[in-house]
Amino acid sequence: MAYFQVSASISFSAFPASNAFGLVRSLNCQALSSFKMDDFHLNSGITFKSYIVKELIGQGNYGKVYLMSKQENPNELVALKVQRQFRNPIPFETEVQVLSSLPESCHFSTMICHGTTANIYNYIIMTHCGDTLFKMLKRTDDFCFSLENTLRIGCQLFDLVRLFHSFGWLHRDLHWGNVTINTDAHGRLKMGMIDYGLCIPLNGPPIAQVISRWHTSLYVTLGHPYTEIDDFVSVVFLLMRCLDLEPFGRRVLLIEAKKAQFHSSPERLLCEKYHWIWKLYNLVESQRYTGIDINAVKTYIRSVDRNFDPSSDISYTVRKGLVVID
Ligand SMILES: Nc1ncnc2c1ncn2[C@@H]1O[C@H](COP(=O)(O)OP(=O)(O)OP(=O)(O)O)[C@@H](O)[C@H]1O
Repeated sequence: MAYFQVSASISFSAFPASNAFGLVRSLNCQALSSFKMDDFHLNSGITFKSYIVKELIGQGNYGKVYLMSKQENPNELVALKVQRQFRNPIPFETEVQVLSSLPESCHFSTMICHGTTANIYNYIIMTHCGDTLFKMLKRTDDFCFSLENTLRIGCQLFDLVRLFHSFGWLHRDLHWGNVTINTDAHGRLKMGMIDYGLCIPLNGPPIAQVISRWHTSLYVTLGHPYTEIDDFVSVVFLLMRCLDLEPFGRRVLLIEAKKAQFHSSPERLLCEKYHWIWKLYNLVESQRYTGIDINAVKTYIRSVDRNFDPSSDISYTVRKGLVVID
């Protein structure tokens, strides 16, 4: 237990070269490298920084994420992200900076506190932003949402990404584990986004870094500098996931070729009833050099099914205490 006592918390600002991480880097690297994330474990029920640990909700090379609740209010949830100091510190520093810059809302995680624990782990405690899109899809019977809800999610996501950009950041990693569904003060489902470690400033120097995953645009996959349009293209690809469509397949080597094929035509990749997604993609891509026109995008989304208003609330049922989107 004493092992997980929080050491004196440190403060630092992201990006400058000489920060707290710089000091840590100069420590005995040999000793630090022998610690692995597997060594870090918090049992549910224990107290960490006056929060009660509930469960592990995310784990990977990056570190671990735990769900915790406030001691005095078990319904108030927070997320604890822990990472070894010895790994590349930039995503952690970036996440601290972005979390600290965002206003409190159901759409974004915001900073509660950050520091070091057990001398070699950096941690951030941030507001919890709901369940991920992936988790929500897994709760459905057929791993997809209705067309209506997909269009509602689309409308919300275009607004959300534009809002995020207005705070001066490009996200660069909008996949279904980083887009969340949260509940607002009136009990309505609202889209959110988390994981700001790959963010870059919206108006910073162009950064061309090849990122080739299913949610990245063809342009980024080909190594072009990341722009606001690339976050919006990820939104279009996320809408495909909401309908259980995977037109680019899973084979990493083929994804680029399939995206190039999709870029020019939806034929053989999407059946006709889903051609609206390709048209939406085309509309977004046509704005690559002019800047996004959200109204035009939302007008198009509205035209896909004129029988309902996609700005209406996402519909859901509650099963065994869990929200399940229709
Ligand atoms: N603020 C939060 N609110 C709700 N869930 C969260 C939050 N932060 C993290 N999570 C959960 O933990 C998981 C991993 O967190 P996060 O995406 O930040 O880590 P990551 O390394 O940066 O992951 P990846 O590389 O897979 O994008 C998320 O998919 C989500 O389930």
